[in-house]
Amino acid sequence: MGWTEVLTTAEMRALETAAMASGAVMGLELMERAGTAVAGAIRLRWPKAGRVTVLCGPGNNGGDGYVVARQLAQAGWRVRVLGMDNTPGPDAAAMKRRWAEMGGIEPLTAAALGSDLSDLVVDAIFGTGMTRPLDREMALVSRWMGGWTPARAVTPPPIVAVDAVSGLCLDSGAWLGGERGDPGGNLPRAALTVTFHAPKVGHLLELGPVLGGELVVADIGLKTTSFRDAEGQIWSERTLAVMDPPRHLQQDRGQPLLGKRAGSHKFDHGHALIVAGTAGQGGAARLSARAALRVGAGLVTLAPPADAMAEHSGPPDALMRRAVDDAAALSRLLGDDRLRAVCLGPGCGTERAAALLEPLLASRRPAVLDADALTALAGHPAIFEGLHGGCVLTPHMGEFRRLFPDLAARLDTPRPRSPAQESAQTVALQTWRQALADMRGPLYSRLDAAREAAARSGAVVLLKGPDTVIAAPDGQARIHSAFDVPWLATAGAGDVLAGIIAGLLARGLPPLEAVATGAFLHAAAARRFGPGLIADDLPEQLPGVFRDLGL
Ligand SMILES: NC(=O)C1=CN([C@@H]2O[C@H](COP(=O)(O)OP(=O)(O)OC[C@H]3O[C@@H](n4cnc5c(N)ncnc54)[C@H](O)[C@@H]3O)[C@@H](O)[C@H]2O)[C@@H](O)CC1
Ligand SMILES: Nc1ncnc2c1ncn2[C@@H]1O[C@H](COP(=O)(O)OP(=O)(O)O)[C@@H](O)[C@H]1O
Ligand SMILES: [K+]
Repeated sequence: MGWTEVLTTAEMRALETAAMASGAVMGLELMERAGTAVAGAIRLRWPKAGRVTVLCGPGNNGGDGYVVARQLAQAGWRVRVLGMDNTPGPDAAAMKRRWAEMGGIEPLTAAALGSDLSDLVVDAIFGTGMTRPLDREMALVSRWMGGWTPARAVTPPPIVAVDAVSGLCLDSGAWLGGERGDPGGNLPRAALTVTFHAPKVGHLLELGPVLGGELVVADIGLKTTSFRDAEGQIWSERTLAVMDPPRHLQQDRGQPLLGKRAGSHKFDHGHALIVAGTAGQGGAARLSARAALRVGAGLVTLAPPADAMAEHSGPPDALMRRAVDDAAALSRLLGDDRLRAVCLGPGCGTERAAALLEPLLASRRPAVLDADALTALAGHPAIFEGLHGGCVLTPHMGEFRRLFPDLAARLDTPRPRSPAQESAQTVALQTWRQALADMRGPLYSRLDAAREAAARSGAVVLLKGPDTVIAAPDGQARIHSAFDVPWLATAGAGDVLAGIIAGLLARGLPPLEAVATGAFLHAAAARRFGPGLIADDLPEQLPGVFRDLGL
């Protein structure tokens, strides 16, 4: 599978609209396929027909639910349906009628669920239309699914979410309502989420992976896979996610991208310079340097100040050392154009980083700016102005907040978009491009924040976390989910990531590619080592990761 396209809810709606406008498919048909896919996924995982309760909302997500109810009943399940009595759209109404010919529909309330004894609950209340916090009754239904009732704690049956657990914002992965990052307890956790055509941004960010359980992306026959403009070019603001080892790592036009060609010279694989700090700054820069070597840079030079050289003289012996005391020394060193990429920040010290940033940016060399270099950038707006497209900023949320306080503040704002913005959610086909650019909601996402940060700085931005988001100044973005490797949250893991990216830049990968590939390799190394991981282990896992990739 490799890189997979990830859509916002507005993009998904536009694709559906485009497919229907082209006459390729009718809405009712898409809904039938969506419901069939959910019922199929359920029957695959729970092959013995049991009792299922299907919760249907007021819109098309509810419409999918009625299809699931019909199909499971036909497969021998005992089906109970609870539905909201709002007027659904025509497709959902048709599906509701078809179900009503087979079985009853009780009102969807928490009280009705209190005594439910089914083996499985299907959450088809809200999907991509989820734009505001759940009202009181639906919040109670949601808490029941999360295992809470006013009377007592319950053990809810496994939950299968249609498109998403209702309450999750599919554009940000945040819970709608409550505090961002701390939405309160008793959130429902699905065993399985079945979404359609492509993962949505919210499946991969923040709470999305936590609440969604296993994610199945069902093909519902939408032919269009990406947006193309009038010239047939793929729209530049494209978001891709790593779902499996990216195939492009193994092959690029027949050449292994990360492999080494027979007969090549060490300089063919680039020379990376890793700036280190004064004595007592710890091994951060050495971790970066080791990672740059392991990822295959032909040569790696560690550059501490002269008086810290002794501290930095330990292994690996493959590492070269050059003293760099000040800006002038760095400028001289960068006069050698075989030095293809620089890593500045890990274990560097903020003052030293500030002093060295100017000659580094002036050299226009591809550069990873991490840790102390990010703090230095935040304190020196004039230096920030010198950032360019070869720069990679790798902030964690704290560093991001220092660099882009206004964007971080928007992430903290719990309020969803206004009703006026919500009504703009229906995208006229001919204006989709503008509409999609305007519609980022209902909540501001880490993807939005990284994109704005990249556009503002002119650099590639990697916003760290279990849901790492990467954005380039032209709007292209990548999401790399590492929720499965919490062992990566360990001191120095970020220094290794910076070194991996610097090594890949030295090897000649374009910045966005180097960063996305680096994030993948970093997590793959952690995955391969498993529990007990410390940062020093990460570079040592890279050879095994490469072997696994068939290099
Ligand atoms: N877009 C597509 O291509 C397809 C969509 N399908 C289904 O359609 C769903 C989207 O359907 P809809 O757009 O009708 O939206 P939903 O069914 O997710 O939501 C229904 C309506 O509820 C309202 N609403 C939002 N938040 C609310 C809240 N907190 N309390 C009360 N009402 C609220 C909104 O106005 C929304 O229109 C998808 O999630 C998916 O399940 C599928 O049938 C297959 C194809
Ligand atoms: N819970 C987590 N699960 C998976 N990866 C994580 C998690 N928390 C952090 N990471 C990753 O670990 C690395 C930590 O980097 P950073 O915060 O800079 O730490 P340090 O400065 O100690 O090196 C980043 O690559 C980040 O994406
Ligand atoms: K749902």
